[in-house]
Amino acid sequence: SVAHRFGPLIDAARVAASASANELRSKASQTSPFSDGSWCSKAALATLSAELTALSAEPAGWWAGAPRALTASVCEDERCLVSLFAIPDGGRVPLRKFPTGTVILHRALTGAFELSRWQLPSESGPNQRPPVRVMSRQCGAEASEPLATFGGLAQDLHAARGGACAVLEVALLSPVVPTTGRAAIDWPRAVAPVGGADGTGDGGGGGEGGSAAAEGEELFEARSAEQLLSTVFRALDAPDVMGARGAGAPAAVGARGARESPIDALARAIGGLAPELAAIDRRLLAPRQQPEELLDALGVTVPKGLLLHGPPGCGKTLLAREIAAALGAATVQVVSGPEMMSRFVGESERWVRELFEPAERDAQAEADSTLAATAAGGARRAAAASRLHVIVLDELDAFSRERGSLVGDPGIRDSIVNTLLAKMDGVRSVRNLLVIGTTNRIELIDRALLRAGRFEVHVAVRPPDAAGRRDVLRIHLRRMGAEGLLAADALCDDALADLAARADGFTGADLAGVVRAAASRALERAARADGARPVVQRADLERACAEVGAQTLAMRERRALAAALCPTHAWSVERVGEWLHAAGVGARARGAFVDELIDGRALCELHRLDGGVQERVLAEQLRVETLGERLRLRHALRELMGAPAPLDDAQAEPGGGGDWP
Ligand SMILES: Nc1ncnc2c1ncn2[C@@H]1O[C@H](COP(=O)(O)OP(=O)(O)OP(=O)(O)O)[C@@H](O)[C@H]1O
Repeated sequence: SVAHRFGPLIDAARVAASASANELRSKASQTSPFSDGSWCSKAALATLSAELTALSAEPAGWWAGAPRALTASVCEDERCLVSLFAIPDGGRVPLRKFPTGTVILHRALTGAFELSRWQLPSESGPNQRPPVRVMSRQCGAEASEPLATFGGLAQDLHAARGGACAVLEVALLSPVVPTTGRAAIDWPRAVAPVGGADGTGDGGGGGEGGSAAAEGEELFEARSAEQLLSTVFRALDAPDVMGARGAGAPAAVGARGARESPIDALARAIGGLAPELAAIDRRLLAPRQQPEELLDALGVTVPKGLLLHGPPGCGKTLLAREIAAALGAATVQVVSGPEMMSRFVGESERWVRELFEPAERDAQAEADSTLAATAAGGARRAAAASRLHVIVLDELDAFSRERGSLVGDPGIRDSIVNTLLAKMDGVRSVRNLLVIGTTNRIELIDRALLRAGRFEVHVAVRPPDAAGRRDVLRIHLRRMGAEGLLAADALCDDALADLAARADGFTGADLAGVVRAAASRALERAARADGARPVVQRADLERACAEVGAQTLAMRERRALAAALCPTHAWSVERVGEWLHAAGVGARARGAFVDELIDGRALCELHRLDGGVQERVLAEQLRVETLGERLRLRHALRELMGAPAPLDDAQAEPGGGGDWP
């Protein structure tokens, strides 16, 4: 019987189904497992193709006896369903229509098939009008690129005539929330998903919708399968999609399952900050996964500002970026404070305004579509839900100091802070914006920015303890371990615990430095051994730890000395370097000055001088010549010394110095 003949194929398909949902998900984040375009594991696919080859050697006649296409489910996940379809020669899979937002991927394992897309089909079968689009694929080189379509329009599959059956692998990716969540997918700009831009899920409506759909698909098809799949999976994993899903998505797209939560994603990238991550999860991540209605019912909104503060090198910037990634942000803009301050007057404020534009645009689109939906009388939620936009303001203290705190400041900072305040209060949709500020000096930040409603959540990011240091090391060694470039004795728990104990007082950045230094030793050895693989040994890590330790200790001691000599100016030496960089001072001069600074000499000397002379001495030391450089230096100096240099040029040179350009 047909079923009997089809049995081995189904069995092979079941083997393929052993690819767990987890495995599928991890596949989506890599590129190689999809390079052959298949969802089945390599071994299962080999069995499957052996079965198919045997079947296709059979006379094709028996297929004709099949009442309809035969199907076997290969893999079923909450968010995807992968099936095999065996279509008899010239046969067809009945017309099917999937909800708008579903992504359907087809790949020919044998034979050739044709896919027709129909508009407004009658319930019983294709309408009399010609299909909107006909696409075909056949097994072979071209088949490595699956044919992708969106749900919305009805579609049917035919096996091409010619005596061979077509066996297809069809992956159905669940609709990513039919209404609100669609916007969360990072579709390529020009692509209008099939079903029209209004996201109503009505299959595209009139003829116009059809042509837009066809055009969209053309572009969609041009993308690689890997790109497509990882995009879809990223979108599916985005917590705001999960949140929207909770708010009325189809049950087929369950919120539970083995997907990695944002907090797990953070813990995988950042070590030693478990309590801090838990706080961030409770305040910022978890609420974003809740349905909006629930938050409305509680009368709460998700905070839109997070301030990460603590000493340098403890992972604030890293954490900010990882939070944005874990939340599946549509845009992430990272801006450094000194960079912003180095702009011309007026430009910084414009820059701040521009940072908020994407979020504002989306919030406006959401408001418009909600209005349209309400006007249409439907209870339907907004079609164009705002995607999340993240702004990271690194070294926030550079421009958001207490307003009026700097005597003689020309008001640039004040107006940046004002613009920032206005913008943080102004964006309508609180769900679509997260501003993360990082600073080493929380005490300098304008209090208005720190209050609830703005940078509402404050998290101190401290150097890791011994267990944390072990976690950070494990994170930085993970890649080389996976590549087989780390000796087994170096990755065991004992070795890591020992290393973590040796690295007392190290920050995350120091520990990353230890791994880099150890790798450099392995590379050096490999180069000497002419082409050997650079395997990092436990001894490399230990020596690197001592090397970095000596450096950081020396640095810390010198910094402590500088701080002791000038207790009122115990700012970070690294920061001085960055300020001078922002002031346009060249690397060599900067390096020399920072060296002196660490010894405390430069700072003490400068500190003794009054404002204008300070500026002149510094300018001479740093070979600042042009007026522009000098003005930037003046700004940097005000930052360095805490007290401003006088503004006016005549005052600036008490010695009557008219020798400035
Ligand atoms: N907790 C951590 N876990 C893993 N890696 C870390 C951690 N902390 C720091 N690192 C490593 O150190 C690098 C530098 O850290 P990062 O720039 O985030 O520190 P920071 O606190 O923002 O410093 P700064 O205040 O000087 O800007 C990171 O890119 C990462 O490689």
